[in-house]
This record gives sequence, C-alpha cells and structure tokens, in this order.
Amino acid sequence: MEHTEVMKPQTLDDLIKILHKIFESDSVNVEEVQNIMESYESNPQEWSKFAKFDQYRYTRNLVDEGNGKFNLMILCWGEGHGSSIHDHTDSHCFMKLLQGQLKETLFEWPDRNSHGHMVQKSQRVLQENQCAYINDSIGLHRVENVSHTEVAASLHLYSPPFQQCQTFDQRTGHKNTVKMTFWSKYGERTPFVSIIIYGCL
Ligand SMILES: N[C@@H](CS(=O)O)C(=O)O
Ligand SMILES: [Fe+2]
Repeated sequence: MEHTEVMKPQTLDDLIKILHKIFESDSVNVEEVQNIMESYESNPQEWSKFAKFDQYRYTRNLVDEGNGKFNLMILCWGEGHGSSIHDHTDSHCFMKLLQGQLKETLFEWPDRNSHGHMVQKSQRVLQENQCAYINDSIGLHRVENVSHTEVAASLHLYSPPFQQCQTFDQRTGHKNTVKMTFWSKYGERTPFVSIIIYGCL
C-alpha cells in the first residue's frame, strides 16, 4: 500500500534529517517542503541554543548546511526589527515562524524605466508554526516584527544556498547588492573579525 501522508517531524533534529532526505533529489517539491516545515511544532528547547538576538537588528544564525543543497538558519527579530525590501537570488525561500508574529509585505519588481515608488502587492501576518514561501518570480518582500513588546524567531531554508542578494529602496526602486553573513554558526557566535563585516538586510 502506498503512503502519501506527510511525515511529521517530532523534533528539530528530526526535521533536519527529513530535509536532508528530501533534498537528495535534484528537484524541489515546494509544497512537500512547506508542509513538512509547517508540521514541525516549534519547541524552543530544541532551537534556543541557535537563537541569538542583537539589540539593533535582526540576526542570521546558521543551523545546518544541508549537504551543500540548502542553508537552514534561525533569524531572530527583536522588537521593531525588520529587513529591507529584497530578492532571494533565484533560490527557493521557506520561512517558518518559530515564535511570535512577522509581517510580510510583497512588492513587485521595479520597472526598468520607472524611477518611482515601489508597488506593494499584498501583506500578511505570519503566525507561529506557519510556513511561507517566496522566490524571485513571486516578487520581492520585506519582513518585520512590528511588535514593540514581543520578539520573534523564524526558521529559514534557502535552496540553493546564497551569500548575497539585492536590496531595494522603496521610494525609488534603486537597488544595491548586499553580502549576507551569519551572527552565529551552529550555536557559536561568529568571531569578532567577521562581525566587522557582519551583514544583514
Ligand atoms: N531573506 C532574509 C530574511 S527575510 O526578511 O526574509 C535573509 O535571509 O536575511
Ligand atoms: Fe527574505
């Protein structure tokens, strides 16, 4: 008998094992990955060692390098922290809420000739355990923890992995290439010399 049910990961380690298995294949089934990430029930005891916050902006904390097929990381958003409008360098981007809420605003790619305000497509608030998906053909986004009292944490999977992306000025559509680095890797703070060039959006 065939089984088509989604395997429910019991722990974060279990989720990582399942993701490794899925990404052995060369093609990504977006719905399958989204369902599996969504079905993991966030347990802070399993991920708090990776969740390192900064006072000034959101941090990117590497959890797993997915055999070179994907990067899995936890992003920590202090009160009021947000990203700039950005793309995802032709990769798949899965974003699962581990704690709190995040507002995601989608934008259209700026028109080659237009130098005006960027066009907003939609907006939604992601709730705990929800898993969103975006890629460059869907558009650009900005993510914000709009709460002034609660922090937020999200689990991001990018495939293939990338180290830079483009950010956009909302008023002009002008873009910049930005290098992205990690605030911590495998639960250890990135050494100081790397923090000097620490980048997030
Ligand atoms: N894509 C962003 C986070 S988010 O705002 O989706 C990053 O990897 O830093
Ligand atoms: Fe993003």
